[in-house]
Amino acid sequence: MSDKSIGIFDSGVGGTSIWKEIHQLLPNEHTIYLADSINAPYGTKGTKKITELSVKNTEFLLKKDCKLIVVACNTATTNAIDYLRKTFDVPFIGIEPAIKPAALNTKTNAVGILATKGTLSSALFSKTSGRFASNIKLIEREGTGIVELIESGKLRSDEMRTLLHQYLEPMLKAHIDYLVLGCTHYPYLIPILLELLPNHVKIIDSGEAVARQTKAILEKNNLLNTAKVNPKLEFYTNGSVEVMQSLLGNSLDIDYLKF
Ligand SMILES: N[C@H](CCC(=O)O)C(=O)O
Repeated sequence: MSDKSIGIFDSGVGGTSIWKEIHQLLPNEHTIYLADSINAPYGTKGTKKITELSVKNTEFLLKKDCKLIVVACNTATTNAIDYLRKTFDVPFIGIEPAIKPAALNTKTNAVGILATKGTLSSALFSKTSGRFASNIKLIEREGTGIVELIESGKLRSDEMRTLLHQYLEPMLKAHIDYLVLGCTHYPYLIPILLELLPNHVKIIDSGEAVARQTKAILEKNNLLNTAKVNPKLEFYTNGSVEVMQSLLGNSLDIDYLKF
């Protein structure tokens, strides 16, 4: 049993989509979320820079005595998680695009994946796609510009619809029946994607799986918080508090903090 916090970080506000899944599954846990929005997007940076920023984020959360770190960012996971695991003595949970379930279930043998350049060009991504998707057509598109629009509060904008339309077009031409969201900012696009995609295309993201894995690793290490307390929910950002608030809503008792 441990009443220390779960630490969660992302390049910005996107990882709050993962935080929601974790909080829903583990409502007793104290959490500290770190949005490094000033350095977003990570997806256009190289592995060295992404690793450097991930180390800085981890150090921030460890100074706050977190018991486990969730890397709520596909780009940071695919580029830096091996280094983090080797460097810090704390359990890490990462997130990767959910290619496996899409590849196993596709009927058209064509799966679309929308992710950042940093994720799609990573060694971990090519290993995973080689392993699970070698027999299917994988239509990869970099979601250039999407993270920037979300970070600047333009989630529901004409610019966003234009970008998404452009990225989905080649996927629809290839008759995909699954779209894998390979960036934690993208679950916030689901209402718009549902309007743009035909009904038979299913959208998959990895949020729930990450929450389940977080629970399993806490259990395994005897770190679950079994006390029935009101959890402390702290959200640190070096970007806009308003944008973060707009994604999380007002119903939760959240402390928003600048760093
Ligand atoms: N939310 C991130 C990072 C996007 C970015 O900063 O480019 C991800 O899952 O990849």
